[in-house]
Amino acid sequence: MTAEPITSTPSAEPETDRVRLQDVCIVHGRGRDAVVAVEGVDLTVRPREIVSIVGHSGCGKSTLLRALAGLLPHASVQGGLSILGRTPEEARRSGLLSMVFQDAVLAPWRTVEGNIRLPLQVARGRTRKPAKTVSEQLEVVGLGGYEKRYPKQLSGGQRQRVSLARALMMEPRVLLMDEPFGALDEITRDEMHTELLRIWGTTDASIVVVTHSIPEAVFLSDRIVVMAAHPGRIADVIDVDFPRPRGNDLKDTPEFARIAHRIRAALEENR
Ligand SMILES: Nc1ncnc2c1ncn2[C@@H]1O[C@H](COP(=O)(O)OP(=O)(O)OP(=O)(O)O)[C@@H](O)[C@H]1O
Repeated sequence: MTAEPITSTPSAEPETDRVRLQDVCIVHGRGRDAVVAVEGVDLTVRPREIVSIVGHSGCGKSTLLRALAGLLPHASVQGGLSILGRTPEEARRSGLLSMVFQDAVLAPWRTVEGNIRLPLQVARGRTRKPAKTVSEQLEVVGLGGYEKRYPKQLSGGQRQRVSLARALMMEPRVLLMDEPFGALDEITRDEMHTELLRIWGTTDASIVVVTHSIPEAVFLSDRIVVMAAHPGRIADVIDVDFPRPRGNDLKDTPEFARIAHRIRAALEENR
């Protein structure tokens, strides 16, 4: 395989695409140990769109998300990959892109406020000044007054809210989420689904979310990307047209079940 550089064309990209993937191929390792994790992926994400990625274990979902976050070695990613016309690294450094992981990844010795401030301190003035204060951002995620608490004094759902507040601090235009509610119980998860949509409604962000939960994908998304494995590739893209705002009772409707069924069928076909 030839090692083509990652292409990026600053300022040439129209605002119609926040994320653009063109014929993306991602290889882990080298030589005889090389694993083609993702091959031939074309995908665009539009402004304020929520796109979910679902697929069997090992189909390359996290690999794709890590490439979008600029967390993979350059040499392992081939094809066109840009976030608002920039490389993922540039987008991340300038605060246009941020990420939420399955585990809230909070520093236990720092307060909630200290955790939210951490990325701003690491950036040390290289990014623009946040529009909201930490207290205002905590209000948005429903944790007003929690500034001085430590992570161990929070529930799992509250920790994920802090993680979300931290990710939203720079007002990113693209938010990447890797199984953000996977470690939560089902009741908290349901609550976080409506909360995420409420919070997202206060932002200008597009979201790309990797999930193992079919109902989560249907509830949150405008489009669902179903991936197949070996190598990881896009098997189907399903539009979800439910109007917003969406409430949890949507999950009990026949139309919701119909879309969930279509995802299951696509997963079964691409086992
Ligand atoms: N650092 C690595 N080195 C070598 N191979 C890797 C590495 N990371 C992932 N892989 C391989 O790449 C493929 C895709 O892995 P990836 O973690 O992206 O899948 P996934 O769809 O996110 O899986 P899961 O749903 O289980 O998290 C798998 O075959 C995996 O074994």
